[in-house]
Amino acid sequence: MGCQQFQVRLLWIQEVSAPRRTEQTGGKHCNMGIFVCRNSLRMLNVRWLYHRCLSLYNSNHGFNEAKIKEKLAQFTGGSVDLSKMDNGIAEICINNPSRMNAFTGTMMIELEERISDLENWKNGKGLIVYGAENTFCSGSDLNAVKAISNPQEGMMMCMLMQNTLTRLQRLPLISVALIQGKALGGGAELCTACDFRLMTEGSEIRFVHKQMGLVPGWGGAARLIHLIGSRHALKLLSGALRVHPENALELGLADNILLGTEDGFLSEAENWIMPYIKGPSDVSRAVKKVIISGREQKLEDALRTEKEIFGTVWGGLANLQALAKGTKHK
Ligand SMILES: CC[C@H](C(=O)O)C(=O)SCCNC(=O)CCNC(=O)[C@H](O)C(C)(C)COP(=O)(O)OP(=O)(O)OC[C@H]1O[C@@H](n2cnc3c(N)ncnc32)[C@H](O)[C@@H]1OP(=O)(O)O
Repeated sequence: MGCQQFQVRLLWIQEVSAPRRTEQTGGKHCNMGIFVCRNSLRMLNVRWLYHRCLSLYNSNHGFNEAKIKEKLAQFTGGSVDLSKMDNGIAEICINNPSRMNAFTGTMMIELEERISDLENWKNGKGLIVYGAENTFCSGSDLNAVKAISNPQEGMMMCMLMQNTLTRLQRLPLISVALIQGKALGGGAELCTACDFRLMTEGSEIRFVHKQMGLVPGWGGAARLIHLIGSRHALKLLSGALRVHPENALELGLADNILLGTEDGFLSEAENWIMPYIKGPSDVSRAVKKVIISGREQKLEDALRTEKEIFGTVWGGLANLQALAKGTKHK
Protein backbone atom coordinates (compact mmCIF):
# COMPACT_ATOMS: atom_id res chain seq x y z
CA MET A 1 0.00 0.00 0.00
CA GLY A 2 1.46 3.39 -0.98
CA CYS A 3 1.91 6.24 1.43
CA GLN A 4 -1.10 8.13 0.09
CA GLN A 5 -3.49 5.20 0.49
CA PHE A 6 -2.02 4.56 3.90
CA GLN A 7 -2.75 8.06 5.18
CA VAL A 8 -6.44 7.79 5.85
CA ARG A 9 -6.31 4.21 7.11
CA LEU A 10 -3.79 5.39 9.68
CA LEU A 11 -6.32 7.82 11.07
CA TRP A 12 -8.26 4.99 12.62
CA ILE A 13 -5.45 2.44 13.10
CA GLN A 14 -3.45 4.78 15.31
CA GLU A 15 -5.91 5.50 18.03
CA VAL A 16 -9.08 3.48 17.82
CA SER A 17 -8.48 0.00 16.54
CA ALA A 18 -5.22 -0.68 18.37
CA PRO A 19 -6.58 -0.96 21.93
CA ARG A 20 -9.52 -3.13 20.82
CA ARG A 21 -7.21 -5.45 18.93
CA THR A 22 -5.05 -5.76 22.02
CA GLU A 23 -8.06 -7.01 23.96
CA GLN A 24 -9.20 -9.34 21.24
CA THR A 25 -5.96 -11.13 20.42
CA GLY A 26 -4.17 -10.77 23.73
CA GLY A 27 -6.32 -13.25 25.67
CA LYS A 28 -6.15 -17.00 25.04
CA HIS A 29 -3.69 -17.53 22.27
CA CYS A 30 -0.74 -15.26 22.91
CA ASN A 31 1.84 -14.97 25.54
CA MET A 32 0.89 -11.59 27.01
CA GLY A 33 4.46 -10.25 27.35
CA ILE A 34 5.43 -11.00 23.78
CA PHE A 35 2.12 -9.65 22.60
CA VAL A 36 2.46 -6.34 24.44
CA CYS A 37 6.03 -5.97 23.21
CA ARG A 38 5.10 -6.68 19.59
CA ASN A 39 2.11 -4.44 19.86
CA SER A 40 4.19 -1.56 21.25
CA LEU A 41 6.69 -1.95 18.42
CA ARG A 42 3.85 -2.03 15.95
CA MET A 43 2.36 1.12 17.47
CA LEU A 44 5.73 2.89 17.41
CA ASN A 45 6.03 1.98 13.78
CA VAL A 46 2.48 3.08 13.09
CA ARG A 47 3.06 6.37 14.92
CA TRP A 48 6.18 7.04 12.86
CA LEU A 49 4.32 6.21 9.66
CA TYR A 50 1.35 8.23 10.86
CA HIS A 51 3.34 11.44 11.14
CA ARG A 52 5.31 10.75 7.98
CA CYS A 53 2.29 9.75 5.92
CA LEU A 54 -0.30 12.26 7.13
CA SER A 55 1.99 14.92 5.73
CA LEU A 56 2.24 15.32 1.99
CA TYR A 57 5.93 16.10 1.80
CA ASN A 58 8.98 14.55 3.39
CA SER A 59 12.66 14.25 2.50
CA ASN A 60 11.75 12.03 -0.50
CA HIS A 61 10.18 15.11 -2.04
CA GLY A 62 13.21 17.31 -1.38
CA PHE A 63 11.51 18.84 1.65
CA ASN A 64 13.97 19.83 4.35
CA GLU A 65 11.70 20.70 7.27
CA ALA A 66 14.51 21.51 9.71
CA LYS A 67 16.12 23.90 7.26
CA ILE A 68 13.01 25.91 6.42
CA LYS A 69 12.04 26.05 10.09
CA GLU A 70 15.49 27.41 10.90
CA LYS A 71 14.99 30.11 8.29
CA LEU A 72 11.44 30.92 9.38
CA ALA A 73 12.51 31.16 13.02
CA GLN A 74 14.30 34.40 12.09
CA PHE A 75 10.97 36.12 11.42
CA THR A 76 9.44 36.55 14.80
CA GLY A 77 6.33 38.13 16.25
CA GLY A 78 2.81 37.11 17.10
CA SER A 79 1.74 33.68 18.27
CA VAL A 80 -0.64 30.85 17.54
CA ASP A 81 -2.51 30.08 20.74
CA LEU A 82 -4.31 26.83 21.49
CA SER A 83 -6.84 26.22 24.24
CA LYS A 84 -8.55 22.90 24.77
CA MET A 85 -11.79 22.93 26.71
CA ASP A 86 -13.55 20.26 28.77
CA ASN A 87 -16.48 20.22 26.36
CA GLY A 88 -14.21 18.75 23.66
CA ILE A 89 -13.85 21.99 21.70
CA ALA A 90 -10.42 23.48 21.07
CA GLU A 91 -9.74 27.00 19.89
CA ILE A 92 -6.80 28.17 17.82
CA CYS A 93 -6.24 31.91 17.86
CA ILE A 94 -4.10 33.46 15.11
CA ASN A 95 -2.65 36.23 17.18
CA ASN A 96 -0.70 39.03 15.56
CA PRO A 97 -3.13 41.94 15.55
CA SER A 98 -0.61 44.70 14.83
CA ARG A 99 -0.15 43.05 11.39
CA MET A 100 -3.78 42.05 10.90
CA ASN A 101 -2.87 38.53 12.13
CA ALA A 102 -0.37 37.92 9.32
CA PHE A 103 1.71 34.74 9.74
CA THR A 104 5.28 35.47 10.77
CA GLY A 105 7.84 32.66 10.42
CA THR A 106 7.57 31.66 14.07
CA MET A 107 3.77 31.55 13.78
CA MET A 108 4.04 29.08 10.88
CA ILE A 109 6.21 26.87 13.10
CA GLU A 110 3.80 27.28 16.02
CA LEU A 111 0.79 26.36 13.91
CA GLU A 112 2.49 23.05 13.04
CA GLU A 113 3.15 22.43 16.74
CA ARG A 114 -0.47 23.17 17.68
CA ILE A 115 -1.74 20.74 15.04
CA SER A 116 0.62 18.05 16.44
CA ASP A 117 -0.84 18.74 19.87
CA LEU A 118 -4.39 18.32 18.53
CA GLU A 119 -3.45 15.08 16.73
CA ASN A 120 -2.61 13.69 20.15
CA TRP A 121 -5.75 15.01 21.88
CA LYS A 122 -7.81 11.86 22.08
CA ASN A 123 -10.95 13.37 23.65
CA GLY A 124 -11.35 16.26 21.25
CA LYS A 125 -14.42 16.69 19.08
CA GLY A 126 -14.40 20.20 17.64
CA LEU A 127 -12.07 23.02 16.68
CA ILE A 128 -12.66 26.73 16.11
CA VAL A 129 -9.97 28.70 14.29
CA TYR A 130 -10.23 32.47 14.63
CA GLY A 131 -8.13 35.63 14.55
CA ALA A 132 -7.34 38.00 17.39
CA GLU A 133 -9.05 41.38 17.68
CA ASN A 134 -11.91 40.80 15.28
CA THR A 135 -10.04 40.07 12.08
CA PHE A 136 -9.15 36.64 10.70
CA CYS A 137 -5.74 36.65 9.00
CA SER A 138 -4.01 38.66 6.27
CA GLY A 139 -1.84 35.79 4.99
CA SER A 140 1.94 35.62 5.15
CA ASP A 141 3.81 38.35 6.90
CA LEU A 142 5.04 40.40 3.96
CA ASN A 143 8.32 41.13 5.77
CA ALA A 144 9.10 37.41 5.88
CA VAL A 145 7.88 36.93 2.30
CA LYS A 146 10.30 39.59 1.04
CA ALA A 147 13.22 37.91 2.80
CA ILE A 148 12.53 34.45 1.37
CA SER A 149 11.55 35.47 -2.11
CA ASN A 150 13.73 32.93 -3.92
CA PRO A 151 11.70 30.04 -5.43
CA GLN A 152 13.49 27.28 -3.49
CA GLU A 153 12.72 28.76 -0.07
CA GLY A 154 9.26 29.80 -1.21
CA MET A 155 8.52 26.20 -2.14
CA MET A 156 9.86 24.92 1.19
CA MET A 157 7.58 27.36 3.05
CA CYS A 158 4.73 26.26 0.84
CA MET A 159 5.43 22.56 1.57
CA LEU A 160 5.52 23.23 5.31
CA MET A 161 2.20 25.09 5.19
CA GLN A 162 0.58 22.50 2.90
CA ASN A 163 1.67 19.75 5.29
CA THR A 164 0.29 21.65 8.28
CA LEU A 165 -3.01 22.63 6.69
CA THR A 166 -3.54 19.13 5.29
CA ARG A 167 -3.00 17.73 8.78
CA LEU A 168 -5.46 20.33 10.12
CA GLN A 169 -8.03 19.20 7.55
CA ARG A 170 -7.44 15.54 8.47
CA LEU A 171 -7.87 16.01 12.21
CA PRO A 172 -10.67 13.82 13.57
CA LEU A 173 -12.25 17.04 14.85
CA ILE A 174 -15.08 18.97 13.25
CA SER A 175 -13.46 22.29 12.46
CA VAL A 176 -14.89 25.74 11.91
CA ALA A 177 -13.18 28.92 10.75
CA LEU A 178 -14.74 31.94 12.42
CA ILE A 179 -14.15 34.76 9.96
CA GLN A 180 -14.41 38.28 11.28
CA GLY A 181 -12.85 41.12 9.32
CA LYS A 182 -10.54 39.96 6.57
CA ALA A 183 -9.28 36.57 5.42
CA LEU A 184 -6.72 37.51 2.77
CA GLY A 185 -4.14 35.51 0.80
CA GLY A 186 -2.88 32.73 3.04
CA GLY A 187 -5.70 33.67 5.46
CA ALA A 188 -8.26 32.77 2.78
CA GLU A 189 -6.36 29.52 2.22
CA LEU A 190 -6.34 28.72 5.94
CA CYS A 191 -10.11 29.00 6.19
CA THR A 192 -10.58 26.45 3.39
CA ALA A 193 -8.72 23.84 5.47
CA CYS A 194 -11.58 23.89 8.01
CA ASP A 195 -14.73 21.83 7.55
CA PHE A 196 -17.02 24.86 7.88
CA ARG A 197 -16.77 28.65 7.60
CA LEU A 198 -18.87 31.05 9.64
CA MET A 199 -18.66 34.69 8.59
CA THR A 200 -19.67 37.77 10.50
CA GLU A 201 -21.36 40.72 8.82
CA GLY A 202 -18.87 42.96 7.02
CA SER A 203 -16.23 40.24 6.80
CA GLU A 204 -14.60 39.16 3.55
CA ILE A 205 -12.64 36.27 2.09
CA ARG A 206 -10.31 37.32 -0.68
CA PHE A 207 -7.69 35.33 -2.59
CA VAL A 208 -5.45 38.33 -3.33
CA HIS A 209 -2.62 36.19 -4.68
CA LYS A 210 -2.94 37.29 -8.31
CA GLN A 211 -2.51 40.90 -7.28
CA MET A 212 0.71 39.81 -5.56
CA GLY A 213 1.88 38.07 -8.76
CA LEU A 214 1.19 34.69 -7.16
CA VAL A 215 -1.16 31.75 -7.05
CA PRO A 216 -2.23 30.12 -3.79
CA GLY A 217 0.49 27.84 -2.45
CA TRP A 218 -0.86 26.58 0.86
CA GLY A 219 -3.35 24.24 -0.87
CA GLY A 220 -6.09 26.88 -1.07
CA ALA A 221 -6.80 26.52 -4.80
CA ALA A 222 -7.26 22.75 -4.68
CA ARG A 223 -9.48 22.99 -1.59
CA LEU A 224 -11.50 25.89 -3.01
CA ILE A 225 -12.31 23.85 -6.13
CA HIS A 226 -13.59 21.02 -3.92
CA LEU A 227 -15.75 23.50 -2.05
CA ILE A 228 -17.28 25.59 -4.84
CA GLY A 229 -16.27 23.99 -8.14
CA SER A 230 -13.64 25.06 -10.66
CA ARG A 231 -15.74 27.72 -12.47
CA HIS A 232 -16.42 29.75 -9.37
CA ALA A 233 -12.90 29.13 -8.04
CA LEU A 234 -11.45 30.45 -11.31
CA LYS A 235 -13.48 33.64 -10.96
CA LEU A 236 -12.40 34.20 -7.35
CA LEU A 237 -8.71 33.63 -8.10
CA SER A 238 -8.40 35.34 -11.46
CA GLY A 239 -10.42 38.37 -10.38
CA ALA A 240 -9.02 38.43 -6.81
CA LEU A 241 -12.69 39.00 -5.94
CA ARG A 242 -13.89 40.06 -2.52
CA VAL A 243 -16.33 37.45 -1.22
CA HIS A 244 -18.81 38.94 1.22
CA PRO A 245 -20.85 36.75 3.57
CA GLU A 246 -24.06 36.62 1.48
CA ASN A 247 -22.09 35.81 -1.64
CA ALA A 248 -20.04 33.19 0.22
CA LEU A 249 -23.24 31.59 1.48
CA GLU A 250 -24.63 31.47 -2.05
CA LEU A 251 -21.43 29.92 -3.40
CA GLY A 252 -21.33 27.30 -0.64
CA LEU A 253 -18.09 28.75 0.67
CA ALA A 254 -19.66 29.90 3.95
CA ASP A 255 -22.03 27.84 6.06
CA ASN A 256 -23.64 30.59 8.04
CA ILE A 257 -23.58 34.31 8.77
CA LEU A 258 -23.26 35.16 12.43
CA LEU A 259 -25.21 38.20 13.52
CA GLY A 260 -23.58 38.66 16.90
CA THR A 261 -24.98 37.94 20.34
CA GLU A 262 -24.19 39.50 23.68
CA ASP A 263 -21.79 36.65 24.45
CA GLY A 264 -19.71 37.39 21.39
CA PHE A 265 -18.95 35.63 18.13
CA LEU A 266 -16.74 32.95 19.66
CA SER A 267 -19.51 31.62 21.82
CA GLU A 268 -21.92 31.92 18.87
CA ALA A 269 -19.51 29.76 16.85
CA GLU A 270 -19.38 27.29 19.75
CA ASN A 271 -23.18 27.09 19.80
CA TRP A 272 -23.21 26.59 16.05
CA ILE A 273 -20.81 23.64 16.18
CA MET A 274 -22.52 22.00 19.19
CA PRO A 275 -25.17 19.90 17.37
CA TYR A 276 -22.44 18.38 15.19
CA ILE A 277 -20.22 17.30 18.08
CA LYS A 278 -22.96 16.18 20.45
CA GLY A 279 -22.39 12.78 22.09
CA PRO A 280 -19.34 10.66 22.80
CA SER A 281 -16.04 11.65 21.23
CA ASP A 282 -15.30 8.24 19.68
CA VAL A 283 -18.50 8.42 17.62
CA SER A 284 -18.02 12.06 16.63
CA ARG A 285 -14.41 11.33 15.61
CA ALA A 286 -15.51 8.25 13.65
CA VAL A 287 -17.99 10.40 11.72
CA LYS A 288 -15.25 12.83 10.71
CA LYS A 289 -13.00 9.92 9.72
CA VAL A 290 -15.53 8.37 7.32
CA ILE A 291 -15.91 11.77 5.72
CA ILE A 292 -12.14 12.14 5.32
CA SER A 293 -11.81 8.70 3.75
CA GLY A 294 -14.79 9.32 1.46
CA ARG A 295 -13.30 12.63 0.39
CA GLU A 296 -9.73 11.51 -0.11
CA GLN A 297 -9.74 7.88 -1.15
CA LYS A 298 -10.86 6.06 -4.26
CA LEU A 299 -14.32 4.56 -3.82
CA GLU A 300 -13.16 0.99 -3.16
CA ASP A 301 -10.54 2.09 -0.64
CA ALA A 302 -12.99 4.48 0.99
CA LEU A 303 -15.56 1.71 1.36
CA ARG A 304 -12.98 -0.55 3.01
CA THR A 305 -11.87 2.19 5.38
CA GLU A 306 -15.52 2.94 6.20
CA LYS A 307 -16.00 -0.72 7.10
CA GLU A 308 -12.99 -0.62 9.43
CA ILE A 309 -14.16 2.59 11.12
CA PHE A 310 -17.65 1.11 11.43
CA GLY A 311 -16.05 -1.82 13.26
CA THR A 312 -14.66 0.56 15.87
CA VAL A 313 -18.11 1.85 16.90
CA TRP A 314 -20.35 -1.19 16.27
CA GLY A 315 -21.01 -2.80 19.65
CA GLY A 316 -19.29 0.11 21.37
CA LEU A 317 -20.63 1.77 24.50
CA ALA A 318 -22.68 4.44 22.71
CA ASN A 319 -24.13 1.85 20.34
CA LEU A 320 -25.11 -0.53 23.18
CA GLN A 321 -26.60 2.31 25.23
CA ALA A 322 -28.70 3.51 22.28
CA LEU A 323 -29.96 -0.04 21.71
CA ALA A 324 -30.74 -0.54 25.41
CA LYS A 325 -32.65 2.77 25.55
CA GLY A 326 -34.66 1.83 22.48
CA THR A 327 -33.77 5.19 20.94
CA LYS A 328 -36.45 6.47 18.55
CA HIS A 329 -35.79 9.12 15.91
CA LYS A 330 -39.14 10.92 15.75
C1 LIG B 1 0.51 31.81 0.01
C2 LIG B 1 0.11 32.94 0.85
C3 LIG B 1 0.59 34.23 0.27
C4 LIG B 1 2.03 34.03 0.21
O1 LIG B 1 2.74 34.09 1.20
O2 LIG B 1 2.47 33.68 -0.90
C5 LIG B 1 0.19 35.45 1.06
O3 LIG B 1 -0.52 35.38 2.01
S1 LIG B 1 0.82 36.93 0.55
C6 LIG B 1 0.14 38.10 1.71
C7 LIG B 1 -1.23 38.51 1.31
N1 LIG B 1 -1.69 39.57 2.14
C8 LIG B 1 -1.53 40.86 1.84
O4 LIG B 1 -0.98 41.22 0.83
C9 LIG B 1 -2.10 41.86 2.84
C10 LIG B 1 -1.54 43.26 2.65
N2 LIG B 1 -2.19 44.17 3.54
C11 LIG B 1 -3.32 44.82 3.24
O5 LIG B 1 -3.87 44.67 2.17
C12 LIG B 1 -3.91 45.71 4.30
O6 LIG B 1 -2.95 45.94 5.30
C13 LIG B 1 -5.17 45.09 4.96
C14 LIG B 1 -6.30 45.08 3.92
C15 LIG B 1 -4.91 43.69 5.49
C16 LIG B 1 -5.61 45.95 6.16
O7 LIG B 1 -5.81 47.26 5.72
P1 LIG B 1 -6.14 48.41 6.81
O8 LIG B 1 -6.22 49.69 6.08
O9 LIG B 1 -7.31 47.99 7.61
O10 LIG B 1 -4.92 48.37 7.83
P2 LIG B 1 -3.37 48.67 7.51
O11 LIG B 1 -3.06 48.48 6.08
O12 LIG B 1 -3.00 49.93 8.14
O13 LIG B 1 -2.71 47.42 8.28
C17 LIG B 1 -2.44 47.49 9.67
C18 LIG B 1 -1.03 47.03 9.85
O14 LIG B 1 -0.96 45.64 9.49
C19 LIG B 1 0.12 45.47 8.59
N3 LIG B 1 -0.16 44.30 7.76
C20 LIG B 1 -1.33 43.93 7.24
N4 LIG B 1 -1.20 42.81 6.54
C21 LIG B 1 0.09 42.45 6.63
C22 LIG B 1 0.84 41.36 6.11
N5 LIG B 1 0.29 40.38 5.36
N6 LIG B 1 2.14 41.30 6.43
C23 LIG B 1 2.73 42.24 7.19
N7 LIG B 1 2.07 43.30 7.71
C24 LIG B 1 0.77 43.40 7.41
C25 LIG B 1 0.14 46.76 7.81
O15 LIG B 1 1.37 46.90 7.13
C26 LIG B 1 -0.05 47.76 8.92
O16 LIG B 1 1.15 47.88 9.62
P3 LIG B 1 1.79 49.37 9.85
O17 LIG B 1 3.04 49.09 10.61
O18 LIG B 1 0.75 50.09 10.63
O19 LIG B 1 2.00 49.92 8.50
